[in-house]
Amino acid sequence: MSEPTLLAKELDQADELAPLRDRFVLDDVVYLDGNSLGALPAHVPDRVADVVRRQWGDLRIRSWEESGWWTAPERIGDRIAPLVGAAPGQIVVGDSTSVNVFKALVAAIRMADAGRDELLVDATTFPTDGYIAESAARLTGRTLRPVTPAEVPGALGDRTAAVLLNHVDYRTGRLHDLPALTAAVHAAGALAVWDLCHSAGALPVGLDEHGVDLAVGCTYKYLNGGPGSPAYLYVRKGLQDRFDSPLPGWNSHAEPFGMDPSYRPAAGAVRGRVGTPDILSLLALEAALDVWDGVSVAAVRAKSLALTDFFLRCVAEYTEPGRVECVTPERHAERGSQIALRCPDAGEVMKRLIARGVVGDFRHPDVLRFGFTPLYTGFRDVERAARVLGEELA
Ligand SMILES: Cc1ncc(COP(=O)(O)O)c(C=O)c1O
Ligand SMILES: Nc1c(O)cccc1C(=O)C[C@H](N)C(=O)O
Repeated sequence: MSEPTLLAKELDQADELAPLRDRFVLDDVVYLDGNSLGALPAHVPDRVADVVRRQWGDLRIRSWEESGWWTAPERIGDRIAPLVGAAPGQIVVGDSTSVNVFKALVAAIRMADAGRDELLVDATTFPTDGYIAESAARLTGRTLRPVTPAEVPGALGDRTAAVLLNHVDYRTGRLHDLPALTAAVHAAGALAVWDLCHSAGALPVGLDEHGVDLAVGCTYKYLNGGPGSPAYLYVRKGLQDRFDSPLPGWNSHAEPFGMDPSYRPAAGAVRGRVGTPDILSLLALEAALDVWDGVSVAAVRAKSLALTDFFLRCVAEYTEPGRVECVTPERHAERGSQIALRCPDAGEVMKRLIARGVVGDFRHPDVLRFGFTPLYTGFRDVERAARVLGEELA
């Protein structure tokens, strides 16, 4: 056996999270696309079948109360809370990340001093955040200033109302310094809004500890909630009374069944709700979150770094020098749970990898992206992926 193969075996044997793989439905494919769509937890189909057959089929309308449907958005928010370092009562689940970016940004602008007329957005962001930020700025009469996260400290000033940043960059896998950037935003008197799509479930976030104002994230990546599973919105406790939603639907009314023609917001995280929740997806997510029982985010982070370190080592071993350029930072403090490799023929290379059972993804124009979900990815998977990659690049 080659040295990386032996090492992979040893690392798998020493991996305390390895048994968690059995909590998922997986096959012989090396699945390195959990940063786009997480794998299916094995118990979810039966739980969803129960929601459909019994809760919907038998109980019908009674389920809003008896099956806890009505309170699911905040109940499931409280399940996500410990994974992102938030105390209960600050997260509500529902709608898409895009919609929650809109709620968070407009609410942040409304909470900022009226004279602050600029909204900063990560210039390298996943496009939907940029589009929504542009619209939020236009609707509120603010100017949108796209800047890279590194440029944020220099761009902040007394004109800044709010800043929208990504914790981990979707393309490069770079982890941004959430504590330092949040502190800089606060020092300038502005509000910090973070998109956690690529960090929640992969590494510690520390929302409360670092005083983040608002945050959003999806649940279909490292939280394995399923395709299109609802996103979440975090509103820091101290801001909740001032959170003025731009989408004040009846579900966030203080008395939703009072059918009052005028809007009066509910207290707490519920204020982030809009309309009727997407119960089937929401309850599939709730079931999926069971895989986290007894799992520490710190252990997940340690394994994530070990996986990405090992992948880089194997790529160096199996790939001709200079054939790919790693665009993910070497430093652990700057690395999320993915490795992005640049090469001119990335699109074609990824198609060949997928055909050979190594599933990552291609991001325009020249990035091979590999996401490592510590709950179900092993070191032998990593070695195999790097070996097949080396063969396809040769
Ligand atoms: C950083 C980031 N924000 C937002 C989204 C998408 O949001 P939505 O679920 O609304 O499509 C993604 C991925 O799809 C993402 O990577
Ligand atoms: N949300 C997705 C979808 O509906 C289809 C395909 C991919 C996605 C993704 O999540 C992409 C992902 N946010 C990314 O980082 O590229």
